[in-house]
Amino acid sequence: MACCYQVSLGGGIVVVAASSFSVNSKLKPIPFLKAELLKPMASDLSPDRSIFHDASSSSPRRDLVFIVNPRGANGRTGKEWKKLLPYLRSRLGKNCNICESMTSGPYHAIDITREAIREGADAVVAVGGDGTLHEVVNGFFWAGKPVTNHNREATRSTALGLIPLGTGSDFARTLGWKNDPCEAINRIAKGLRSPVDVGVITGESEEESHYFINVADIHLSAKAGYFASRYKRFGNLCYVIGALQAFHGA
Ligand SMILES: Nc1ncnc2c1ncn2[C@@H]1O[C@H](COP(=O)(O)OP(=O)(O)OP(=O)(O)O)[C@@H](O)[C@H]1O
Repeated sequence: MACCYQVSLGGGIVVVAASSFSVNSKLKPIPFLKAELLKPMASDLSPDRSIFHDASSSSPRRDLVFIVNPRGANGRTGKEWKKLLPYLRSRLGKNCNICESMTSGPYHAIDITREAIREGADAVVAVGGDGTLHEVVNGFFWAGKPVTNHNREATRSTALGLIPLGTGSDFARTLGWKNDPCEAINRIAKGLRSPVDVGVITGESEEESHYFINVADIHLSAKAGYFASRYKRFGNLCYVIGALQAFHGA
């Protein structure tokens, strides 16, 4: 009998149809669904490599693409972003071309990210919560492979950045970052790169792959995230309400 399972991918929700399904703590292969860890999103992401060149050198300016979800955190992301822009320009504008791109709805961040990488952006920075970060991470891949720059002579890959301005911003917390956008800009200004693992849940075809950088949940926890998305207006409390609703309906 075919059943539907809810799988939460670092903030987003997808529904996966499966004929049978079992779960174990090691996420071992299960029919239609498996998770595995990839190595860094790009092979040259080594620690302590600057994404910017020295301002005093004659190197070209770097291109940074900021993907902003204006509706994140119940609209707070868009408002905060506007206030943040002068600081961002003052910290980064000397060395970088700053490109701002607002998302128009769910999944738009995936397309913008792919385009930015193909055009050779030095970094794509997610501005919003875990859902926006999740979409940007998925934009780094297409049909099961990393998206690459059109310019085959390019020596550096695109880096991923984050300005956490969402409701939960769980990934930033996991890394021990404060939910402070100015601090995030200062981190970006330093321009250091670190490798990061990315997990993938594969479907029957490469197109069905879903990538996650933070956490992948199934069943109760995934349902809690799903219900929480209905109560974002209550801030972090939405996760408590979502968990109670999931538990009640489990
Ligand atoms: N313009 C838009 N209008 C409505 N929804 C959007 C728009 N742009 C993006 N989204 C969707 O909003 C979802 C939630 O956004 P985001 O994660 O940035 O904020 P959040 O849910 O408040 O934060 P968190 O996930 O950290 O709790 C994203 O998964 C995305 O699909």
